[in-house]
Amino acid sequence: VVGGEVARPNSWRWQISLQYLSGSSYYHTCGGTLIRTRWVMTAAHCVDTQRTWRVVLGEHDIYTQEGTEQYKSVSAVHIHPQWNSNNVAAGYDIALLRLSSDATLNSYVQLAALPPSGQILPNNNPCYITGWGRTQTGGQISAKLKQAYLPVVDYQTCSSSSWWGSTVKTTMVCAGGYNESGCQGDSGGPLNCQVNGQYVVHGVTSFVSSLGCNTVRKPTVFTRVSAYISWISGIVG
Ligand SMILES: CC(C)[C@H](NC(=O)C(F)(F)F)C(=O)N[C@@H](C)C(=O)Nc1ccc(C(F)(F)F)cc1
Repeated sequence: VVGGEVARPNSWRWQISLQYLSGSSYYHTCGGTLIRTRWVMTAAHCVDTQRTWRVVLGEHDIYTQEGTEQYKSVSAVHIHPQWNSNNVAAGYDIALLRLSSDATLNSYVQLAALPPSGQILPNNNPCYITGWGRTQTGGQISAKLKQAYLPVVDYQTCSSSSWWGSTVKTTMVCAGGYNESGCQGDSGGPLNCQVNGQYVVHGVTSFVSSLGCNTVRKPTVFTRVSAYISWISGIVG
């Protein structure tokens, strides 16, 4: 996350850290969202390589044990059938991870609310991106979970020629501040949007400009969760 601030610990209780095993250590690679006690939603681009994954729930500082963490291995990876790793612009950048055991819900770990199928948020709807991704273009990932205010940029604006043009599809959500954005390592994490006073996860962090994370008129682009509710329900029940 470029800009924004360190989140109050465990204030985004459905945020998870997706980590892969390398040698004898696990490394943060993506974010994700706990949507059932046994299921995590993330980006397809995070899991389209064969690795040993683990999901960390109740995480704040990825480099220290704070006693609030739950560590879960992944028993199955369901990548959207139409995902094409050579074409992030086509969309379908969404995947579901089945955990090897149920998460324990508590004051540090909770389920996210998902939107109703087809719901489109208005321009400037208040949202926050959260994640441990790079804090500057080309910089380091963040030790502590960060958040940044990222209001919705509607499709009409986001798909206009000086913005993302035809790269952005109606199955995506754009959200951007002036100097705030997602960045590498935030992939797969939630776009948390306020709807009737409640936070609802409307996006899965998908891509930013290859010119830089917080490039002007290239807001962060998310998979629009409300476009995939029937696919999600078909898998998680
Ligand atoms: C695509 C992800 C692996 C990567 N995602 C992120 O960094 C994320 F955190 F925003 F999710 C990304 O955007 N990386 C930049 C460097 C990138 O490659 N952007 C990119 C954007 C659009 C397109 C296009 F236009 F082809 F679709 C291609 C690449």
